[in-house]
Amino acid sequence: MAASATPRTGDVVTVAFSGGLDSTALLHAAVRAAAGRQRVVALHVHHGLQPQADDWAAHCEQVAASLGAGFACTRLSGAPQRGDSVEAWARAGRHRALHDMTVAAGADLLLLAHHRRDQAETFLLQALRGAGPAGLAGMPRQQWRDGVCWARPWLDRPREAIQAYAEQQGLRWIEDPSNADPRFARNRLRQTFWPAFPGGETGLAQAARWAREAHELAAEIAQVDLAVLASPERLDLAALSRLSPARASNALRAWLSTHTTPPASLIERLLSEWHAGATASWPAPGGMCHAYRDGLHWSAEVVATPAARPVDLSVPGLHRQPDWQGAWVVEPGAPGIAAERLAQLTQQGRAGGEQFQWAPGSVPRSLKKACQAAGLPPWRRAGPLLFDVDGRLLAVAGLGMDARAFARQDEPQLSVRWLDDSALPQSEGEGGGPA
Ligand SMILES: Nc1ncnc2c1ncn2[C@@H]1O[C@H](COP(=O)(O)OP(=O)(O)OP(=O)(O)O)[C@@H](O)[C@H]1O
Repeated sequence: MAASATPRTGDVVTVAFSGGLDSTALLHAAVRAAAGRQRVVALHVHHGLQPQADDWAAHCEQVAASLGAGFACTRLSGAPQRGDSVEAWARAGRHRALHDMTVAAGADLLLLAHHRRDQAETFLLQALRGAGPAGLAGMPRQQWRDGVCWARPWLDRPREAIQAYAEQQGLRWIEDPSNADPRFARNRLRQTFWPAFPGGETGLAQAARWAREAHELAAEIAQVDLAVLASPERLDLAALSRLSPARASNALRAWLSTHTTPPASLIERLLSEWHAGATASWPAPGGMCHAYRDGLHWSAEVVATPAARPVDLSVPGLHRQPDWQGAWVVEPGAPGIAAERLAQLTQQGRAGGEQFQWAPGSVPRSLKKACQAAGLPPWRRAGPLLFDVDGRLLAVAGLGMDARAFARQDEPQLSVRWLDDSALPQSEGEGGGPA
């Protein structure tokens, strides 16, 4: 059997190598397929959880050398916190280590030895947790994460074929005793399900493929709907409520997923509790959802109002303010503020009693009234505010510049506006496939 995924770029391919049957066979097949044209590096993660782990790392290094592959190993530091799942801790650490070792090896392709039965088990475990199509879709065949392509070339291969290959090639592998430990759900499944349904793998893997297709289709429909109904800051709830229930929950889930991992109960509550004109809030992991003027908004959890601090906005560009989860955008243009006034600013939260003036010639009014008039929702009224060295208000996040701060027309000037993080370009995100 040959590895069916070939590297996209680069001269180095890495293989996630536990030393077990499957990854030993994959390492062997990858070295064969590379045929000296590419360097193959075996990557081992030492979880530090079992007494045999040192021996396994030594075994892996020796096997890699005997196959003509390079070898790298990372020992995970720390330990799971009390109450944390050992599996989840090991998995997260393994992912980080495999990513970092792949990058350090100069590769962008990482091969994992998951096969059809692993996929079938993932499907069943997800179903037992009540997962929707995204979870039931199981592991993707390949997925880019932070510049590394995680590929599973044997995801459609039956386990028996891999075992036959390993035996035929006379390979040696490790049997991990924890694979028999019934405290882990996957092991219990292996011990009870496969003896009862020995041919079940094919159907379950096929069901996972259907789920993937359904998931991808739902994501496409959500994109089409959100292009009409939403911006990163606001989802039109009135228009959402006119969609069919399934389509509305699909679009809502997709919009919320850009801010949080929405539990099914949140989607249900939002759709059933909201009615036209309602102002309401719903707690969610990491923040709050707010219905305001028939739009849904997200606010990330703010532990406390950030402390006042000096900022310099005299140079055009994007000035990120992580403590306020947003950024000032400074651009040449009128109306604006004289650049030298922007060099020594104090950024702080609303203290109460501030006055804001919309336009030259209009009357300054309380910040609260100005926010109401601008339709700035209550949870976005905390700030930040910018004051000059003389303590005069220059700009307010969400409202813009105070007209009293405008420079004369013939003066060089910079315009200042605020953007929340949700409206800023995102850096490349992590995908979700389990490994
Ligand atoms: N400690 C590890 N170091 C490096 N890669 C690992 C490690 N554990 C798992 N992997 C990768 O993830 C895949 C799936 O992990 P899983 O725990 O199902 O496999 P395993 O039983 O440890 O070993 P194998 O799949 O090689 O028989 C492995 O085939 C391997 O590619």
